[in-house]
Amino acid sequence: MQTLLTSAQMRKADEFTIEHLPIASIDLMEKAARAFVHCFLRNEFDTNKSIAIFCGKGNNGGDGLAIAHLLLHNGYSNIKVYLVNFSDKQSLDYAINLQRLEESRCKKIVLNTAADLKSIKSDIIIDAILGSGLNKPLEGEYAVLVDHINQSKKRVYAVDVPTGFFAEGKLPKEYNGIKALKTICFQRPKINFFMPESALATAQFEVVAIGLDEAFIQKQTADFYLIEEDDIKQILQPRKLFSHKGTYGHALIIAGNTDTMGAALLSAMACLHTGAGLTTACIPPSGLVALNTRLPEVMSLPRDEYTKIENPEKYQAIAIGPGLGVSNENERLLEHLITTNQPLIIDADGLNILAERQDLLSKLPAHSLLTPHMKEFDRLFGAHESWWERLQTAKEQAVKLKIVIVLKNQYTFVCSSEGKVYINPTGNPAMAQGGMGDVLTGVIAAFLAQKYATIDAAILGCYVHGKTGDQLAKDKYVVTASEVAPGIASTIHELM
Ligand SMILES: NC(=O)C1=CN([C@@H]2O[C@H](COP(=O)(O)OP(=O)(O)OC[C@H]3O[C@@H](n4cnc5c(N)ncnc54)[C@H](OP(=O)(O)O)[C@@H]3O)[C@@H](O)[C@H]2O)[C@@H](O)CC1
Ligand SMILES: Nc1ncnc2c1ncn2[C@@H]1O[C@H](COP(=O)(O)OP(=O)(O)O)[C@@H](O)[C@H]1O
Repeated sequence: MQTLLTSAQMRKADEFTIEHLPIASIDLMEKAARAFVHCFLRNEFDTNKSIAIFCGKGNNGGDGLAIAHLLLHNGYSNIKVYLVNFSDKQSLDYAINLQRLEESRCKKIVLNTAADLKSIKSDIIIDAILGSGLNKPLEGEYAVLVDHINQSKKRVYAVDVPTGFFAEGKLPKEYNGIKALKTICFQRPKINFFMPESALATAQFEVVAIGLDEAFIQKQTADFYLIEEDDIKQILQPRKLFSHKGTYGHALIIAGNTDTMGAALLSAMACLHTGAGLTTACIPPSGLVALNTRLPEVMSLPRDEYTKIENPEKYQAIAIGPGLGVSNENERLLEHLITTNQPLIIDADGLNILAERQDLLSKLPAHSLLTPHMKEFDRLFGAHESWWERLQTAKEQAVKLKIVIVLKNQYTFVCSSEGKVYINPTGNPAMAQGGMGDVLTGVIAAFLAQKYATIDAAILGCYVHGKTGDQLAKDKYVVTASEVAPGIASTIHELM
């Protein structure tokens, strides 16, 4: 797992590195600039293009000056450096790099006000105005300048973080910062890059190492962790010699309704392909033919208004919700299951029922797992203005209710009952199609049936689900849930 630090913690890592490694602050800035340029040159390789670099007077601007120098050495000759002179203060390393640049062939233009900037003719813009030192929303000259840059519609590369974008914390409703094509950020992604609101600030981001002390960073107490493939490889267990179906648990998927039987099929299919020893689908009798035809390996438990799950303890995982429908009978069924104290995976209509029956929330068996998307989450826990606030609620509720909350999105947030948030990096917009969440529920149920801890089942489930979608999307515009479900087995196999 990569520990994700706040800007204040990153500053400490910066100081620690300078103090404990034989590297001076200005050399660290040089390394950062080199890392930026290395990445930039992989994206832009036509040295005939002209570049405008906007530099503030802090360390972000200092990076910009060093980048100008390095780009000159890499064959770019048409570089204009705009010195954004809206503040009296300047950082020491900025001053040193300005001195170094004095002797170079770069054209330097001082902007004392935003109006000093006429039209921007350069092909590419590098934004090094304000970085992680941002401490208030942009206003005045900064806001006007940034608006001018955005209006130019040029390709903008941001250094570390787009000017005006807060690296962490609640984002303002209206974003008035730089709209970058790409942000090349240092050592760790900013936590807010994982929030959907960041799409306004940067279309992509790439993280480059700049030589900060990794051991120090990893040791910091943090709330956010980025899941890496190595973590998955460590958690996954191979299937054992002499094992049999009983070794891998029995999963019960309570799902489907007359119009939404597909949800039950998708969930059960994903459960099969993720390796549960036995899978039973609890579906209305109208779905039995479809189930037997499509998924002959799956057993059925016909569901009617009197259904109670006898001996729930015989299942190692019980998932309820995909395509279930909201009705009094289903509400009774969910309530009954909750009172059996067996950990549950609750998705879709299971969550919608909970939203109507808030009294059940506090009764959820420990180690249960909720898998809401944004709307289901807000129905459960109230409307949220921003993803940062939504995530804070998810963290708090997971701790309070002693459960795991899987808050789904492009980057899914897995919130543990210990107050940690694990961010899943896999998945892509080709997966944005109905039924994808049903598959995830089946995948997580199968991992739980195989006796992985709840948090591990959630982390594994999100990762392999997204990774399967990523593999399929390599040569497809869209991938369907029916394709992802059977693809899970190959993904797990490749990871082992
Ligand atoms: N370890 C690392 O990660 C490394 C980081 N490095 C680089 O350093 C960058 C951080 O640099 P930094 O700390 O000097 O802050 P930076 O963003 O340049 O801001 C400067 C000043 O702007 C001001 N200000 C803030 N908000 C404002 C607003 N809305 N409107 C107007 N003014 C505003 C505020 O001044 P104040 O308001 O406090 O007077 C602030 O102090 C980082 O992004 C990366 O590029 C690398 O070089 C090496 C390793
Ligand atoms: N743009 C995307 N990038 C990554 N994953 C996505 C994207 N869109 C959807 N997904 C994944 O697909 C699933 C969708 O879940 P959900 O909205 O509950 O679907 P449904 O209810 O239709 O089954 C989630 O796991 C989500 O992370």
